[in-house]
Amino acid sequence: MMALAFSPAIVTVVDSSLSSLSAFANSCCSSSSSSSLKASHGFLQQRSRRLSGIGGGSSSSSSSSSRPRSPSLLVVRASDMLGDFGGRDPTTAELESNFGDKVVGFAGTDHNILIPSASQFGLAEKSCKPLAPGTPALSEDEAKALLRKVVGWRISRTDAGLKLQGDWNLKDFKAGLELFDRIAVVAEAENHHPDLHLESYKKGRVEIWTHSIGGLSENDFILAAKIDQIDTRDLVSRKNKFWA
Ligand SMILES: C[C@H](O)[C@H](O)[C@H]1CNC2=NC(N)=NC(=O)C2=N1
Repeated sequence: MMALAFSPAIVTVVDSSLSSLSAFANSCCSSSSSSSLKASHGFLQQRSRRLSGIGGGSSSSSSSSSRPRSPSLLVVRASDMLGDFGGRDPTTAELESNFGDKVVGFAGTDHNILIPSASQFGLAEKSCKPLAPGTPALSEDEAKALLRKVVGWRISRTDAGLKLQGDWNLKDFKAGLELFDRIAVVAEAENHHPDLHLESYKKGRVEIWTHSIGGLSENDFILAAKIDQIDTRDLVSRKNKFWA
């Protein structure tokens, strides 16, 4: 059986918390709170008693503490302790609050594990909005935060400011034109337009930024999220949009 020895310091701390708790309860609290503190004290006493009742192994107690040790507060060495190591039971007040009914994991909690889709992230559901003149472009940190909500795009730093960039390896030249046609539908609907590049007859690159502010805005990420929702499986040689 794995022996688990608590250091004397832990024993002392636990012991002092018991005695100081009851002292605190008796000295300065109103009757109701002192009763709950006493209840907690009793709870701790009962808990420490339960601990001292656990499994075999020799008991040890702190040699450094000068205070008389309450008989129930014995440190036991047993692997059973691992389940309790670092945890704590709820206090009386917590139990009375039925906190268990409200936290995840309660037997009656209905868990629906949803597979996040692009719309789950929210951007694809939004619409691009005209920006007031002088609207500041997103900072790199702000852009990186939004980057997590789109798939397969990267931020490129250019002299003209930050841009979003997405690459496609296309089946052939016509597939590239078809990709652009599909993107055009979304761009026109949003009145927000990307730069489209088709090089080496089948390398597609889409760059998005907000020309009116010379950098990135949420509109660019909304457009990117909507482009992510276009089904391009019939156009790409293999779906390896730029991931880094
Ligand atoms: C008048 C019209 O709304 C603007 O010119 C729109 C059109 N599409 C646009 N697209 C992009 N990417 N940036 C813009 O600033 C922009 N402005």
